[in-house]
Amino acid sequence: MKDKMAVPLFTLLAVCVDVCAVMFIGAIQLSPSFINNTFILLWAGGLLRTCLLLFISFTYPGSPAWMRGFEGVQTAIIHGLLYPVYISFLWACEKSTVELVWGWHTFQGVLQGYAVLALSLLLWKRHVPTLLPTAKKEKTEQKASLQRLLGYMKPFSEMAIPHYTGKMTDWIMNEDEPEAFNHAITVMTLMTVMSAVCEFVCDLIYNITMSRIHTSIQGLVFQSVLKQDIAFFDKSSTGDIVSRITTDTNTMSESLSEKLSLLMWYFMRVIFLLGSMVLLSPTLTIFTILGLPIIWIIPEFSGQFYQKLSKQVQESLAKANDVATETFSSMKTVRSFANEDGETERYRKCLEDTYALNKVEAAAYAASTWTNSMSSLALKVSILYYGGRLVTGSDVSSGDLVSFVLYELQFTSAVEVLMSYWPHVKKAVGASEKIFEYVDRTPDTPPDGSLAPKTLKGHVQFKNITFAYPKRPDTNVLKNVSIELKPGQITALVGPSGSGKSTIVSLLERFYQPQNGKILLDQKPLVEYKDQYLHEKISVVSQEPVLFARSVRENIKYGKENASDEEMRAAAKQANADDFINNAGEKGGQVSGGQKQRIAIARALIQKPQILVLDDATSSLDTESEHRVLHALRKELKNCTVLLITHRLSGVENADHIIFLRDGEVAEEGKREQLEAKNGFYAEFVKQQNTSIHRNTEDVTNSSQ
Ligand SMILES: Nc1ncnc2c1ncn2[C@@H]1O[C@H](COP(=O)(O)OP(=O)(O)OP(=O)(O)O)[C@@H](O)[C@H]1O
Repeated sequence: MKDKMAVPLFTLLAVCVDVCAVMFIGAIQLSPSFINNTFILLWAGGLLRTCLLLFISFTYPGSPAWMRGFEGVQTAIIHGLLYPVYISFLWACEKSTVELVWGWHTFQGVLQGYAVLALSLLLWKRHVPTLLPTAKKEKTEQKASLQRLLGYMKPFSEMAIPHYTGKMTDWIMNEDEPEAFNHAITVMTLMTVMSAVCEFVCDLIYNITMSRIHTSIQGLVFQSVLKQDIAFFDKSSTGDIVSRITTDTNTMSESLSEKLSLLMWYFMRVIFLLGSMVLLSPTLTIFTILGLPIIWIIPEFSGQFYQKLSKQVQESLAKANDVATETFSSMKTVRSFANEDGETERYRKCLEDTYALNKVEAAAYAASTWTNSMSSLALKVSILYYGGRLVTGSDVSSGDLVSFVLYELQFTSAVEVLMSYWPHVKKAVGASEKIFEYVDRTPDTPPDGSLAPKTLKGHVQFKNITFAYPKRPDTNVLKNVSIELKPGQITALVGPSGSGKSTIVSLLERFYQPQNGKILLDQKPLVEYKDQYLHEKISVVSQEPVLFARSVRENIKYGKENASDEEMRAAAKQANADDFINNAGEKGGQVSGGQKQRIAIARALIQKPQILVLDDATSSLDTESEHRVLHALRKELKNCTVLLITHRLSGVENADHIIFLRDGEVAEEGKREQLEAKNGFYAEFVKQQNTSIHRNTEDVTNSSQ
């Protein structure tokens, strides 16, 4: 009920405040006040109404959401400035405005204003969206062009000022046309007010549009990156990806939207200024254009030198940053080697290099600014000299010369700005190419499958799998591997480091596609399963699990936020992690290696997977804890398929079936007793393990004696 009343209450409040503002302005207009210029009051009133509506929209809690967004700002502007713009337009066309000027603050005038506002909003809502081809993206583009269109108004209004300044000069020289002076000064004032209002509106719309474009591009790139295959992440460095999402999108949206819009704005300005200059004096215009290369060529050379230097400064700064980042990220190593002074010295040297370059850069900057101003000064002096001669010869009036010089000042600075923005637009195009490379990249994975059966046994078969990583396509990591993981069994995968154990897990998770062979899950090809379904059914715990800097409980519930506390506790118990989950102070990033592994196992178990992969996930646990975890798993996950990758004998002892992998090939497989009796690779592995245990025990005994 309260919600239902919010909008009518807001409307009532807005109308009351607006009517009060209109009455207030009306009272000032009728009284002999210090402001007796009706036009100024008209615009001040309009601005007051806009500001008040915006104020209520943003501060009143019950205001509709759209009033606090772009549409609301638009509505407030139309509402407040409709009359001032309309009356000023009539006045500029030399139509009668007396009735409107004195009638806008009557009740009839206010009602008329509301009716026009309602009508324009209705038309806008009904017709504008249908003119836009698709939803959001095009909508922002429309706003961007609206902003640009409004932006184009500014040159016209500001450009009138030199013209009227010239008129005033002529009046001052002649002093026989008092009316011309009054007219010129009124027009100048109005133009300035209109220009300021346009600038305000442009800036407001521009900033809103900019942040929208920026956010949507960033979101789009992020989404496109997340869709990529794992091979893509192997090839691209994290720093590179992050820099595309942040720096490149920043450069693109800032440069392309801001600089391109300004470029167009200044281009229009240059065209109109040039037109005005030709109208005043074609001879002086040709003279100015001939002098333009002076202000182009000299700054171009000095600018190139300066740019080269600033690039060197950037590189040197990046080097210093690298030293700092490397030092802080390896703080423990630095401290244990007591090399703080060495690192400080290394950083200081980098900073000294930067400082030396900074000094040269500062000198180059000063020189480049100086040459720029000198060249434009030379052009101005020559124009004045030549113009003075034209005035003496009565070819141009002195007022026209003043107007011309004022136009020329704006013209040259607009040309300079135009030239300086061009490289930014080129840079933006470069940055956007890189971004769109990501957006357009189609992930190198087969299309998502459709299988999602209600029950899954979890029977996995690798049939003659041959696989090489995309990064090293010539090296086969797995060679004709055939293995089977049965439901309800713990299968141990053992073998020397680099033999391809984790690669088997990556293939099971469908991160990569094998070049040869088939992977079947419950007799169906793995690729035919739905991606989300597959990742719900298969849980993998790796040797160095990544935990988030949140509480232990939140880490366990990660990926299954709606799990109850009971489920969370049960999973923690199975993973032997129940003794420290209640310690709320512990954050995921601050627990010991063994605790981390137990939390990760609990996080996998809470998903109730059908296939559980422990990739050396118990390596940091002591033998007793490892045994307890595996025992609990065997008890709880009776029908689950468990793949246990381990380097330790204690882990293998819990397995029903053992596969020994060597150089990407299955060297031996079978039950523990069978493999021991075979006296092959596995027996050798057991022997090595026993020797190392024996050696460790001897070391401990010797050191205690
Ligand atoms: N992303 C990758 N790109 C290219 N080569 C890789 C990639 N990951 C692993 N390799 C290579 O594949 C081979 C097998 O690696 P894998 O990680 O599967 O071995 P592993 O038996 O699990 O080793 P460990 O017991 O040390 O974990 C190694 O030679 C490794 O260098």
